[in-house]
Amino acid sequence: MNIDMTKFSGKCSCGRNHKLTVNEIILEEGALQRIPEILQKDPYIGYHSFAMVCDENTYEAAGKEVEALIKGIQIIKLESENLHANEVGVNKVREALEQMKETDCLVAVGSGTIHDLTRYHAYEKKIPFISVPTAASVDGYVSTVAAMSWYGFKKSMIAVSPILVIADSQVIAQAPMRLTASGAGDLLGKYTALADWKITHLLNGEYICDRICSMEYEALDNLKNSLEGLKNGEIAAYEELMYGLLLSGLAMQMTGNSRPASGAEHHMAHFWEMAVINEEISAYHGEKVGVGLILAGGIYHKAASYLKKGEFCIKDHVDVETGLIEVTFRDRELCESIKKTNDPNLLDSIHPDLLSEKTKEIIKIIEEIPEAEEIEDMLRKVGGVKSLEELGFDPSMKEKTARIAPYIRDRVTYLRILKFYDFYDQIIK
Ligand SMILES: NC(=O)C1=CN([C@@H]2O[C@H](COP(=O)(O)OP(=O)(O)OC[C@H]3O[C@@H](n4cnc5c(N)ncnc54)[C@H](OP(=O)(O)O)[C@@H]3O)[C@@H](O)[C@H]2O)C=CC1
Ligand SMILES: O=C(CO)COP(=O)(O)O
Repeated sequence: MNIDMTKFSGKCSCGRNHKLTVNEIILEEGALQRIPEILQKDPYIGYHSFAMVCDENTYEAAGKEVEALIKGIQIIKLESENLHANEVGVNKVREALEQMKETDCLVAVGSGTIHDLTRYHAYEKKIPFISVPTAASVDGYVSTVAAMSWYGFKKSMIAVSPILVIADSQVIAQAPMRLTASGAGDLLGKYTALADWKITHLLNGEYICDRICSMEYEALDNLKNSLEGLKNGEIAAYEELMYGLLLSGLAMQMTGNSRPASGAEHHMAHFWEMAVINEEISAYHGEKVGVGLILAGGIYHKAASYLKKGEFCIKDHVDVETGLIEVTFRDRELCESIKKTNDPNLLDSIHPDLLSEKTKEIIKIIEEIPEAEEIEDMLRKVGGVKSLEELGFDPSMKEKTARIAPYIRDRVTYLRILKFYDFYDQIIK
């Protein structure tokens, strides 16, 4: 399927003129074979010196074929072991680029890490890149930001989207099931991300776009209907999941940031990824997001039950947990970065009276998030990860995560707002 990009750009009822930086997305069986024909078209015909960034596994999955299809392409094949989107990975690609002939277009062949490393260098070198995803594992393929672990701090860095995506559903359907389940977790995470966006909009008027929200809810419905097909290896189901993940990336382009794709569940996932947590875990991004969704969604539903009974008081003011940040992030520089992210206190934009006034609307938004058992059932269908224990953490990590994760980004989420209520300490345990 050729995704019709005109559906996502242009004037919108939200008041913005949405602009996309990706020209074209091809998602179909055998898409790789179309590479030579596509590269003969404008604007791709203008590029003459391609360099592929891949690793050992993704070279086998698709890189080999891409190498045969793009004459003269130079190859940067990274070692798979311990490869991360961090300062070490960035330097490895930089060193390889310095040793090769000047390139005017990069080609990312791989999953999330390879794409973030490639987009980082495309941005730095001011050259475009083409995306060849090898697994439906993340929604970051057409993202404009690189999600990097930079000296231990998980942060979003400005980068670029690919100009073209060539997603071969045959390659994607053959990726390990664990990667597919991880992609399902990343997409399901949009339930809490959207709830956070809608609640914040309600309380402080932050920009929101109904069209983007509807696009994401549609992708979630389609994913629910595709879970059985994913389990059975049906190509159509893989195309549906990949389409949803790409759509989420387009939503980020339309908004200009990751607001529609990343809320409390992602903040939890990022928190667990930070080096300072001390407990080494080796889960994929979407696995962590799926567990983040189960925890954050569960906490939101507990809050809704207090709200429904009217059993709550709202505080006049809420401070950032600076003491807790200091205890958790003992590395001074990291601690300072996180404190800087929270200055000024974003909760100053939330007026306690309005929080009380909007109770009914908040309950309605929370009810759009499936209950934890339903999410677990969905993840179970694709063999996904569902709990802190499966990630390799002790259950006590839940409370620590709920208290600190909301502060690792400068974004208001309902998990952060919850501190206004007197029932906060009971529901995060
Ligand atoms: N920029 C953005 O907006 C976003 C970025 N991200 C980032 O993406 C990263 C996670 O990416 P994710 O895709 O989960 O995982 P990774 O890219 O880190 O790793 C995936 C693993 O699967 C292997 N692999 C990929 N495709 C195939 C295939 N077809 N067959 C066999 N093996 C395969 C890779 O091989 P190998 O070991 O050789 O690499 C790698 O081991 C994180 O850093 C996350 O922060 C996530 C979401 C959004
Ligand atoms: O992972 C992402 C979307 O899936 C990007 O999120 P952040 O902007 O929180 O890094």
